[in-house]
Amino acid sequence: MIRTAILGASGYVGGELLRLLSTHPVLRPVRLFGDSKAGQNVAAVHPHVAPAYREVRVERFEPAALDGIDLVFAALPHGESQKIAAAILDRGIKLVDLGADFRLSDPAQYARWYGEEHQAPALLGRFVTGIPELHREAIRSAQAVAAAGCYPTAAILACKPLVEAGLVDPANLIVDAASGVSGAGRALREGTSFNTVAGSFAAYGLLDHRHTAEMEQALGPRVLFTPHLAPMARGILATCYGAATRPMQADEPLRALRSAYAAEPFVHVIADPPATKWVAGSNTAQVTARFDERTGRVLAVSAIDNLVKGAAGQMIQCANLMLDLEETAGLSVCGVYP
Ligand SMILES: NC(=O)C1=CN([C@@H]2O[C@H](COP(=O)(O)OP(=O)(O)OC[C@H]3O[C@@H](n4cnc5c(N)ncnc54)[C@H](OP(=O)(O)O)[C@@H]3O)[C@@H](O)[C@H]2O)C=CC1
Ligand SMILES: CC(=O)N[C@@H](CCC(=O)OP(=O)(O)O)C(=O)O
Repeated sequence: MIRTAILGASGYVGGELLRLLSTHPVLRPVRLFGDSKAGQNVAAVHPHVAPAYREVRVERFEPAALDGIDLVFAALPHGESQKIAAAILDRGIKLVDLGADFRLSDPAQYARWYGEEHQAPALLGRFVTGIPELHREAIRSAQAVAAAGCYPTAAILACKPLVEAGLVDPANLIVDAASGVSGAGRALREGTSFNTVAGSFAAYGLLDHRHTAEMEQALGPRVLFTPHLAPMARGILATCYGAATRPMQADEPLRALRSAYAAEPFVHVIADPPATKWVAGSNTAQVTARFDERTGRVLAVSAIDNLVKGAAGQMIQCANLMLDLEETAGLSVCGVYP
């Protein structure tokens, strides 16, 4: 048994970690930390999780509570993990962080997109980007991993092989992506309330969404990213457009994706356009791509579950690698359908 702790256990990602870890062969979440829900039992906070965890109490975090813990999953609001990462790492504990704190390697970029100075810039170099399909070997030997954001995971998985194969111009990418409402977290807000979202579909964050920086760090110097809020609980659909570098056969981008992901358990390259429902609850990304001769553009589309491949599943996939476990342990590739 490998003892883990969850920071942010009372949030949506924390609940998804508990759901997925309930079928993991060796990872056991033994300490669960929250903030306003500290003192409550998991049964009150996450009524959907397995009986084994229902009577566990959510605690307020203090570093001493990490004694005997092998790995910490942190799913905290942005800015929180940079306050406590040193206390975790100095104890020799492995850390998979899902907040944005350690995703951007350049602290100036963090300040630019998050509007405040980074509080632990010296630690940035210790974090490896947590997209296993792109950074597998570095993750295996890392003590600290910064799991990618949900929108960036969807866009990067669709576009990275096309950029690397030289099929699209990395200086001119457009990403339109729609997210389910759980992507906004559990806090109650007017903008994500039922009456705002049901029967509606809206763009937001025009020209300045912070995930642009993560996409540019991975893909190239210019990404125009527009997020949308879709009236569904979970899922992200990213539709990406790049200027083709040359004429090509219509299926050449699809073949590039197939070649890049042939051995990947969680990235499924398909000919048809993917749907969020096909990946719901699974750690799968479904991706497709085409060249459009008429406009000279390459089109790539990906679907993930924001709470799984975009969050808790990706965190567990990274932890499996860091702990030399089977990479797929505790993770499903089948969506919940219909
Ligand atoms: N939801 C998603 O699809 C994705 C989320 N992420 C990122 O993961 C992180 C967690 O997201 P999500 O679970 O949706 O968020 P939630 O808002 O649902 O949960 C936040 C969690 O953090 C805890 N918390 C809040 N403030 C503090 C604080 N000051 N100190 C310690 N703990 C605190 C909350 O505790 P309590 O409830 O007890 O107050 C809760 O457990 C965020 O950084 C988010 O951006 C990344 C990818 C996808
Ligand atoms: C629908 C919705 O509001 N989504 C969130 C992004 C999801 C998220 O959690 O952001 P990180 O991956 O950076 O942690 C947003 O646009 O702010």
